[in-house]
Amino acid sequence: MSTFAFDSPAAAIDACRAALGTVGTKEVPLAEAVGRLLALAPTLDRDSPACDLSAMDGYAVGAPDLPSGTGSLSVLGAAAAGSPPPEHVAGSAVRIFTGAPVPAGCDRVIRQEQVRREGRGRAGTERIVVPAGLATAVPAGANVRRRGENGRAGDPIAEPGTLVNAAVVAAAAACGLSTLTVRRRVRVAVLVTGEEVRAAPFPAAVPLRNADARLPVPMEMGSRELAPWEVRDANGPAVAALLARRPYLRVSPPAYVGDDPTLLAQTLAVLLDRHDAVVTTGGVSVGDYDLVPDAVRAIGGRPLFHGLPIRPGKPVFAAVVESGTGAGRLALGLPGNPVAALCVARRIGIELLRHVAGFPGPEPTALVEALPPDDPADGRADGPLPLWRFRPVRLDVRGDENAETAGGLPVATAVDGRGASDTVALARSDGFVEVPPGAATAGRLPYRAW
Ligand SMILES: Nc1nc2c(c(=O)[nH]1)N[C@H]1C(S)=C(S)[C@@H](COP(=O)(O)OP(=O)(O)OC[C@H]3O[C@@H](n4cnc5c(N)ncnc54)[C@H](O)[C@@H]3O)O[C@H]1N2
Ligand code: MOO
Repeated sequence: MSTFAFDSPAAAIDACRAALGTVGTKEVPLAEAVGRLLALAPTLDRDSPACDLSAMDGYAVGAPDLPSGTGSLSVLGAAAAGSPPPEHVAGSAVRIFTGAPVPAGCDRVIRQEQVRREGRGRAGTERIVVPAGLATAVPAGANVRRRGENGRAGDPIAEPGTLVNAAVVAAAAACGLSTLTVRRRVRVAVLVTGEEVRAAPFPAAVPLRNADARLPVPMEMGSRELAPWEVRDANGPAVAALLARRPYLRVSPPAYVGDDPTLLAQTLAVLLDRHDAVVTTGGVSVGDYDLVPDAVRAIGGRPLFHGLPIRPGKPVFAAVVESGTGAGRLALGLPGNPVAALCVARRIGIELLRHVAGFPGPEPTALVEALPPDDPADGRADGPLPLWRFRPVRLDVRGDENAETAGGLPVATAVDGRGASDTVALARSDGFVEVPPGAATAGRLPYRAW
């Protein structure tokens, strides 16, 4: 792995996009559509608003009702939100409230603060005194939400490809829609490899193992005492947690397999049969038990890359496995070291799965001002490298005055740790910055949260 198929994570991601399929569409309830991509444009079922409505509490009048100088008007009738408009008597004003329909013959609403009110509460005797110049101050259309001013019946409220958020839900609900047609979620399996890895108590993992008789029973799980040379699974829960934050992914509970090549290939085949992507952890380096790339090849996978100039995560492996429908499914092999697994899942896994979900581009990143560690235990780790480096950082968003630099960027302080297997240091980080080859690990850098 001294030479790499791609010279940056971004180039590798771009090349993989072309090889991978994207998911189809599904009609789902509004709440389930949030965070996913709209596939069909929802349209207005009627004009918005559906009739002229008052935007203020006050008095509805027509131009001929207004006196030319100071004068008074009797108030006859009231328009309330949710009721049909009352009749307007020429030469008078109609009491009106925000959201109420504007009566025929009225074309503007005087805010109640603009007039003096007399005889309130005595039916038929209420009057308003209007100051001179009010006709100019309250022109035709003032404080009226015109029928159809937001859009006409049949107009789209959002284009296909829009990310559904609370704002789109507001518009859809206002159109009487209880469902939206969105891209269906990408089904992702997480497969943890390694004979030494024991599943931490993760109750959801057990039903998966039992649910499908075709899945080999890979290894003992449970909470028996660990031998010192055994490790608890950090990667399965961590990768699942990272992916599960994306509403466009449906992540199955982690599955487990040891270091048997046949069992590994069988498990991969079963998982890829039922998922759009499988993300494995461990077994991608050059050791005798690093079996993932060969197992993926054995089930017909076509490698996209094996190894990238990144640290941590250099041994990462990606392949496309053609499905019966011709859509290329993703097999992404994350390295076993937990910091590497999480960094690569975040930097490369999310982007590839986003593509499969139908997103046209990468997840937006924020720039931060990165600082060296507060108390570097191992300064050597931070010298320039001929690789892209993912440097875990703690983000200073805790509200103290120094949290922003003169440049206005949030400050991120590098977390010192012992490298790719140090989950203790990892727990002190909020995300990582991406440092280009040869660059210093401090300064203005793109940041990605876990
Ligand atoms: N001769 C070479 N050796 C290694 C190289 C190399 O280029 N040449 N690369 C190193 C790098 S960088 C990494 S990263 C690791 C990745 O190797 P694998 O993906 O094959 O991972 P494993 O060997 O299976 O495990 C590595 C390490 O991580 C622990 N591990 C594995 N899975 C888990 C888990 N689910 N939870 C917690 N910890 C886990 C495992 O016990 C090992 O200690 O390879 C280097 N070697
Ligand atoms: O990618 Mo490895 O995690 O650099 O040790």
